[in-house]
Amino acid sequence: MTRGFYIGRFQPYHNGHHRMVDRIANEVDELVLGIGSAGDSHSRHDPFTAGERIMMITKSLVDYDIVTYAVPIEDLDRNSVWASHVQSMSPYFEIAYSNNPLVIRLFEEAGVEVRQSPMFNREELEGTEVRERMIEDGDWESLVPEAVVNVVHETNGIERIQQVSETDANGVQ
Ligand SMILES: Nc1ncnc2c1ncn2[C@@H]1O[C@H](COP(=O)(O)OP(=O)(O)OP(=O)(O)O)[C@@H](O)[C@H]1O
Ligand SMILES: NC(=O)c1ccc[n+]([C@@H]2O[C@H](COP(=O)(O)O)[C@@H](O)[C@H]2O)c1
Repeated sequence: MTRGFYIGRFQPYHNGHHRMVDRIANEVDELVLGIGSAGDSHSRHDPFTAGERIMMITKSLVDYDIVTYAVPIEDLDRNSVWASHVQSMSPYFEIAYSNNPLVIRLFEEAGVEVRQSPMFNREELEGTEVRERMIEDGDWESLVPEAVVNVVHETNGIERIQQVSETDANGVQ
């Protein structure tokens, strides 16, 4: 039995993440999705709460054969102990999956095996691009699983990201 761990901010969970999960699912029996920066929400960079991101991931992965868990992970001021913070919050895992250089470094220093994946269609499949399209009323729906479209609508996510991205009367965001 092998359990993997894949961390991201998932703001929102998009088709690039989904393709990465697809790939990981061939290599492990169970997968923990770490919801990074779990305490952040209601901003242009991090619009969705940890709970909303749990809904996006759980509903997108409902038909998967492998067992998945979504675990919120809050940020720490101290990178040197972050890997053990993650391990203290997650079911035990043997392999960490990430393409983020800092995450890779911190897990490797903690003695955890790390695997990377290719970036899929990165011109479009990037959280920043999805959020910009949400703000500008563009086509963001084609970049995320259908379950994510439903969660964003259910939680009035478009109205929220557009409102928190406005500048105030003094031009401050
Ligand atoms: N299109 C993609 N293909 C493969 N991996 C991806 C893709 N997009 C993101 N990832 C990886 O998924 C993990 C989590 O990414 P993250 O949640 O930061 O998404 P992002 O698209 O990079 O978002 P943002 O633009 O908000 O920083 C990282 O390891 C990242 O490299
Ligand atoms: N010291 C810390 O709290 C620390 C260190 C490395 C990564 N992280 C988090 O892990 C996640 C990594 O995900 P991304 O690859 O999506 O950036 C982010 O939420 C990031 O804040 C936190």
